[in-house]
Amino acid sequence: MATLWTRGIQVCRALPRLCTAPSVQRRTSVRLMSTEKDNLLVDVDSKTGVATMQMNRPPVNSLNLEFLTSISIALEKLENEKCRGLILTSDVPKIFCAGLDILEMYQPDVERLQVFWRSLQDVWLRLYGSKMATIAAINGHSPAGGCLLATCCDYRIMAPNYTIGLNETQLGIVAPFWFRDTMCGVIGHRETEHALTLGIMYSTEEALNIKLVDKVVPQDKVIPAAQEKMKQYLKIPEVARQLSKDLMRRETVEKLRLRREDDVAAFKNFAVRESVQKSLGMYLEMLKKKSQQKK
Ligand SMILES: CCCCCCCCC/C=C/C(=O)SCCNC(=O)CCNC(=O)[C@H](O)C(C)(C)COP(=O)(O)OP(=O)(O)OC[C@H]1O[C@@H](n2cnc3c(N)ncnc32)[C@H](O)[C@@H]1OP(=O)(O)O
Repeated sequence: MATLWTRGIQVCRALPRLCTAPSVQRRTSVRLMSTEKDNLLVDVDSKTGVATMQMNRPPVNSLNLEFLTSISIALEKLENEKCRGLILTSDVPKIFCAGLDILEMYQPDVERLQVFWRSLQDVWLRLYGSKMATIAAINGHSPAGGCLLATCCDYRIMAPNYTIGLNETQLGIVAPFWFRDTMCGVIGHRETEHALTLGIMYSTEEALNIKLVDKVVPQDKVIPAAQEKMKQYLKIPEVARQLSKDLMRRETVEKLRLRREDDVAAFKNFAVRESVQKSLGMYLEMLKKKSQQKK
């Protein structure tokens, strides 16, 4: 695994804007850096080839352009090095991922907005289409884009007393077709229609009932349970497992691959609408008030 990280650093050097600080190396792990701070910690178990990716962008792991790019680069490296499994989790207490950084969509720079959307597409294509066995260890709230990351994985384990769902309509925005397809693949057409139109955030227990998550375990058992489940995936002959996953997902992946630029244009045109900007502004205001009341 050592070469993985040497190459990783080279990738970072090729992108100085994204990776300005030197990476910290340990025998079996690496910390990837972004412009802001250490926001992604990837540990690879050199015996099993299983990577654990911890998101660490406080306060809520919201996905801005730089963070998405870090995730995308990390996924590419893990794939290139033929890692066999990935456990995706959070290092931020009580939050798995708050979804897209709303500030990227509110009063946006239109050029950056499009790059931002492409970077989200990249993450989705890499994670949903990954050859690795992927398990989401959902140790906190997981709205919208956070739910998308979790549903891209092959299996989901969640701690109690959190929420998960595609709540986009509550912000006055709409989940694009590939969010829908991902959700449909997990909970089916009817439940997805219900979830999307109402923007439902499910409690952990409700999510288990509709099979949005596969298993619920206490907070401190989420990662051990993911490691245990991973063993089951790794026992299956690699090519058979990968081809079966590909059989289930290829058409969905291809749909976005073929329509990427149309999807970017649709997103941009939607996001800059006055009514959408107004809704996002009001939602941000509501979040700010809620956060101030806590302080
Ligand atoms: C045709 C095609 C069309 C395409 C059309 C477009 C499709 C777009 C698809 C969109 C996908 C998305 O993911 S949209 C994103 C949806 N995400 C959400 O709705 C999550 C909103 N956040 C929350 O519910 C909560 O913050 C939650 C995650 C549960 C954590 O609650 P807490 O009480 O622990 O923390 P809070 O006090 O609320 O938040 C802490 C701070 O983080 C900020 N914050 C929270 N979530 C944030 C976020 N997503 N982006 C930015 N900032 C966020 C708050 O404002 C606070 O900032 P300060 O006041 O400065 O402290």
